[in-house]
Amino acid sequence: MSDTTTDIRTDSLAFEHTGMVFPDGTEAVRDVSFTVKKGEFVTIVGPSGCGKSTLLKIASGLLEPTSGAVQVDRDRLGYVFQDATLLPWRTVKKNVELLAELHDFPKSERSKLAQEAIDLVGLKGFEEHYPKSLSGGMKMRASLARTLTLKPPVFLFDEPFGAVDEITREHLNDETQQLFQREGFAGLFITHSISEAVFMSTRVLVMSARPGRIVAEYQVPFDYPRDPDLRFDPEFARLSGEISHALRGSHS
Ligand SMILES: Nc1ncnc2c1ncn2[C@@H]1O[C@H](COP(=O)(O)OP(=O)(O)OP(=O)(O)O)[C@@H](O)[C@H]1O
Repeated sequence: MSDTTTDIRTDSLAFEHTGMVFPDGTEAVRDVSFTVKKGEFVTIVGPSGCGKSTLLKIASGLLEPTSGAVQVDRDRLGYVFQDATLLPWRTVKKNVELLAELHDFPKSERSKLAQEAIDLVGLKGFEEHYPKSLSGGMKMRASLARTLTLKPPVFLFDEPFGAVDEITREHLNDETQQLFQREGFAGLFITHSISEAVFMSTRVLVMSARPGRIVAEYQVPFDYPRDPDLRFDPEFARLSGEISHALRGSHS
């Protein structure tokens, strides 16, 4: 383990003056500090290439920060990507069991956890289907279910719903905020969609263009569970407008 990254027993995630300069000299993120506690769902929005994925990769241990530190328990860290990354030769049930299998959970427990997660994401009845027969939204649900089997205290989402149509995306947003409410994890979500950010989050962070820094922070005041019609609420529109304005300013 490096001296810049601490792997501790905690149900929160903390970036402490985290910076990343790649070996080719590209400075991706600079002096980023924020904490996501259990029961918080924090979303980062920012211009393309500002270092959002880099932050998640640092949190997960895929990348080592070149300055500052990250505090997180990596044993049961949840991580879903834009690509559902399902194995085409395994059924939905077997795909969902995969992480529990890699973590050496006993077979009967794996099966039980997978079935619970499949039910939670609304894929009941599709257990024996193969990925090729699933829609994009269903693949993402399977990917979410696979991560849910670990009951992760900290859950990272790297733009998971970017590749599905608008209506499916709204359904997945709705389901994700329900999962968040039920499971109570510390969530860190990345998106380019302000509406998605405001709908699901307790807090929205705006990053600047590269090198990415946190330039604005917004508390989202709405109670959970959030009704899909919240998107038409004047306060929702006002907050989205404010974030959009900050985001436009962050490009310079
Ligand atoms: N291994 C690497 N070596 C050099 N530069 C890199 C490497 N990985 C990423 N970068 C650069 O670091 C910057 C941040 O990349 P990152 O993928 O974190 O941005 P992002 O905000 O997630 O982008 P997007 O919104 O387009 O997905 C980009 O300029 C990218 O080209």
